[in-house]
Amino acid sequence: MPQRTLYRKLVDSHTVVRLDEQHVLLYADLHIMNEYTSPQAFSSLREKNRKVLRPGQQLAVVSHIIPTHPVSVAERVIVDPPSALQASNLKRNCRDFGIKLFDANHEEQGIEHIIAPEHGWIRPGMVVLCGDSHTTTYGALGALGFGVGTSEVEHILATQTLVYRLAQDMRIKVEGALPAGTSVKDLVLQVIARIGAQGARGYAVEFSGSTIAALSAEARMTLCNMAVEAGARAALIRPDQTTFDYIRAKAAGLGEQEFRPALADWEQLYSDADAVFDIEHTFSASEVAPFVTWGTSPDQAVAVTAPIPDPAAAADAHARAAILLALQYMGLAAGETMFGLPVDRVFIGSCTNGRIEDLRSAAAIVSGRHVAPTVRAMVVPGSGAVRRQAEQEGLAKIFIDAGFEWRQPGCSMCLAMNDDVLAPGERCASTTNRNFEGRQGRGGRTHLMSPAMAAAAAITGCISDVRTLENRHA
Ligand SMILES: CC(C)[C@H](C(=O)O)[C@@H](O)C(=O)O
Ligand code: SF4
Repeated sequence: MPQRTLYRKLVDSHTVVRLDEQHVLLYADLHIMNEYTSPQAFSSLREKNRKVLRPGQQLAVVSHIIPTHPVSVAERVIVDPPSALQASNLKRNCRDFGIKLFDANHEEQGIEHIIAPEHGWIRPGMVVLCGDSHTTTYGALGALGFGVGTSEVEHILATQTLVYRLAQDMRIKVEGALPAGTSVKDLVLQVIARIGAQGARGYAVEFSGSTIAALSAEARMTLCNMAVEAGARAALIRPDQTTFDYIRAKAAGLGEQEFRPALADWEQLYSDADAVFDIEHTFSASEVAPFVTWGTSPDQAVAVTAPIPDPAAAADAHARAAILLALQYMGLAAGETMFGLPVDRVFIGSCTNGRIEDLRSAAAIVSGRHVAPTVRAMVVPGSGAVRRQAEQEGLAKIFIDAGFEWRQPGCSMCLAMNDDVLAPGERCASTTNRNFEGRQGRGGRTHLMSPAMAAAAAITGCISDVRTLENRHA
C-alpha cells in the first residue's frame, strides 16, 4: 500500500475521474457562496437554462457588503444601492434554485467561514468549496477546503464537481508550548514572516506537532485561515479528539447512530507514517512573541519589540524596493519598533479572529479598563451566534463599558466593502488577515495582530506589548 498524506487521501476519496497527470475532477460535499462572487454564475446558469444539480449541498451567505450598525438584525437595511442589489440578487437566486440562505435579516447571519463550522456543517473528510480564498479555514476540522474562482462557481453549481489541479505536499511542524501572552495568531504571523507570502504557493500545507495538537478547534481555524496568506492552496490538520468534540457540540441533530460510523472513518484521516512531503518546515513555539505587521503584505511582520527591517540590509534590489514602498505607505521608518506607535482605530473581528474565543481573549485585556480617548474601537462578532454568546457571557458589556462599539456581524472593516472604513492616513490595529494597501479604506494603514494585542492597543492608544501591559498601567 503506498503511503499517502492526509491531503492525498482527501483528494483520492473525492476523485470522480483522473483527467491527466495534473488534474482530477473533484467532487464537492458542500459549496458555500457569498453575494460577491456568485451573481455571474447564476446569470450564466439561467442563460443556458441549466439547473443546480444538488441544491441541498449548497449554502449562501450575505457577508461582505453588509452594514454592521448596532440596530437589531430585523431592522438591518442595506442602503448602498450596488450592495443592496447584490444581496437581493443572492436572495432571488437562492429562492429560484432552492438554496439555503443566510441573508441580512437572518439571526444566524455572519461571515461564511464562521457560520459553516459553528453549525456543524463542516466535518472531517469533506471537500468544501467556496468562491473565497479563506475557505482554507475548514482544514482545521480535517476537511479539504479551498477557494474557487467565480467562473468555477457555475461549474460547481451545475455538476457538484470541479476541475482541480493537484497541489504538492508541505508539512509545517510546530513543537512546544506557546509562551504566555501569545496566541496562534502570533504563531501564524511568525510562520508567514519566515516562509514568505509566497512560501507555500502551490502546496497543501499540513500543520502538525505538539503545539498544533494542543490548540482548540477555533485556534486551528485561525491558523488554517491565515495559511492562504503564505500562498497555500489548502491547509490541513489531522482530526483528533478536539475535532470530534467540537463537531459533536456543534452539529445539532447528529445522533449517536450517525456519529459512531462517521467517527470510525474520521479516525483514518491522517498522513501515513512514511508518507512523503515535498517540503517540510519546523518551528519552535517557545520562540513565538506577539507579532505585528509593519508593511503592506502579511509577511512583513516583526515581533512587537523588534526593529522594522532595514532596506539597506535587503537581499536584493527588488526586496529593498518592496520594503521602501511599504514603509512609505505605512508612514514608518526602518529601525523603528512597532511598540509605542499610536493608532487611530482598532478593529476586532473577521473570519480570522471573530470567534468567541477571540472575543474572550480580547475582553480579558479590556476588562476594567477604558479605550484611549484618541482611539475609535469596534468589535464585530463573526456571526449572530458569536454575538449572542458574547452577550450571554458578559463580554459585550465589558467591551461596551470600555468604550468599544459593539456591532452586528459581517466582514466589515476586514475589507471595507460596507461603510466601516478607515479615512486616508488612519492607522488601525486589526485582527484581520490582510494588510494590503487600501484594504481597510483608501490610504488606510493596517497592522495585523492578535485579538489580545488589538485590545491592548485600544486601551493604551498605541501598539503595546500585551505581555507587559500590567506594568504600563502600574
Ligand atoms: C471577496 C472575496 C473574493 C475575498 C477572498 O477571496 O478572500 C475576500 O473575502 C477577502 O478576504 O479578500
Ligand atoms: S472576514 Fe475578511 S477575509 Fe474573511 S471572508 Fe470576510 S473579507 Fe474575506
